[in-house]
Amino acid sequence: MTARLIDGKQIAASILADIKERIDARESHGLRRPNLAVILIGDDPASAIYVRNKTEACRRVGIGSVPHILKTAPTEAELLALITRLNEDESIDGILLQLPLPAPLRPELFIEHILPTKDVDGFHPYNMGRLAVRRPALRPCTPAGVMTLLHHTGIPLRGLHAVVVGASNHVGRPMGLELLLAGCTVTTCHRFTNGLRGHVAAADILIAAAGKPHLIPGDWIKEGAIVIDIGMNRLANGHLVGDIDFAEAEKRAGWITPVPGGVGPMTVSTLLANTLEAATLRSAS
Ligand SMILES: NC(=O)C1=CN([C@@H]2O[C@H](COP(=O)(O)OP(=O)(O)OC[C@H]3O[C@@H](n4cnc5c(N)ncnc54)[C@H](OP(=O)(O)O)[C@@H]3O)[C@@H](O)[C@H]2O)C=CC1
Ligand SMILES: Nc1nc(=O)c2c([nH]1)NC[C@@H]1CN(c3ccc(C(=O)N[C@@H](CCC(=O)O)C(=O)O)cc3)C=[N+]21
Ligand SMILES: [Mg+2]
Repeated sequence: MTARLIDGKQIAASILADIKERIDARESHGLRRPNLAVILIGDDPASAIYVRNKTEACRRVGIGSVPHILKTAPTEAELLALITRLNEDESIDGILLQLPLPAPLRPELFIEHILPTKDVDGFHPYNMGRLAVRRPALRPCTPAGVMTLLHHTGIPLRGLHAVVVGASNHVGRPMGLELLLAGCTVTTCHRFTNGLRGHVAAADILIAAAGKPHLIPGDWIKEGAIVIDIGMNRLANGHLVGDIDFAEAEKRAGWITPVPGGVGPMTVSTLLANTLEAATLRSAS
């Protein structure tokens, strides 16, 4: 069997086209375009890719992108003050604080300072809690984007065994919640999991989000499984690869996402959808 490719780039493009139409329709009703503030501190390579791609996507759909690029790390008080200012700024609909932050800044402190209604990352405990009780508000972008990819296969998800490798606050854990809400039986693996191979082999849906290149050899994968690779790893030769050995996995999987061109573009399109959603809720209130 050769897997069918799940084309995240194309699915994301159609979502962006839809967002653009809705923003144009708002404008014809006299509503201003949505504005997204992005705070970038330091030089994390994955953040740099994300900032570049979302700035371009914002331009395409007509969302205003308001960068705050800090060359030197702010103090805790300075960063809190910047977020307060953006919280109070009526022209700002969404605030995204790029992670990771340079040490010693603690991300939780700042994430919890962002107004939940402007938290387009969906990382504030309010938004994470809403997801956990099945009343989602602003949802974490990467897991929500993965759900869109899964729905695009047309395969009913209820009852499938989903295995998530990685349990971080912002990716793996909310990914497990999304799958649970969709009716999957969910296993979440992490650093202390024994027998990773056995869990992977049992997965109807495999989601990799560990950030470890080549963590999952293709021959572990169950025949016909849906395989989603969230991992984004830059190799010494400059190539971008996921956590799964794609060439081998493709021979066994039923469906598979490429890296790049799979989950990454979905994170961007979901972020913009969240920003429009935040703007819509603001103009309604
Ligand atoms: N495509 C996209 O849109 C996005 C891609 N990413 C990428 O996804 C990956 C994960 O990101 P993020 O969640 O922030 O990373 P973190 O480093 O915060 O979390 C990684 C998780 O994987 C677990 N893990 C690490 N090594 C292993 C292992 N050998 N076996 C099993 N589990 C392991 C960790 O376990 P423990 O909890 O025990 O530490 C942790 O739960 C990265 O490559 C990142 O660049 C991230 C966001 C968006
Ligand atoms: N607060 C916060 N929220 C995040 O969601 C967040 C973050 N911080 N820090 C960094 C990680 C990483 N991340 C990416 C999203 C999209 C691509 C992306 O667009 N990838 C494309 C393009 C690759 C390329 O251009 O080379 C692809 O996979 O096809 C990459 C990386 C979001 N993250
Ligand atoms: Mg992380």
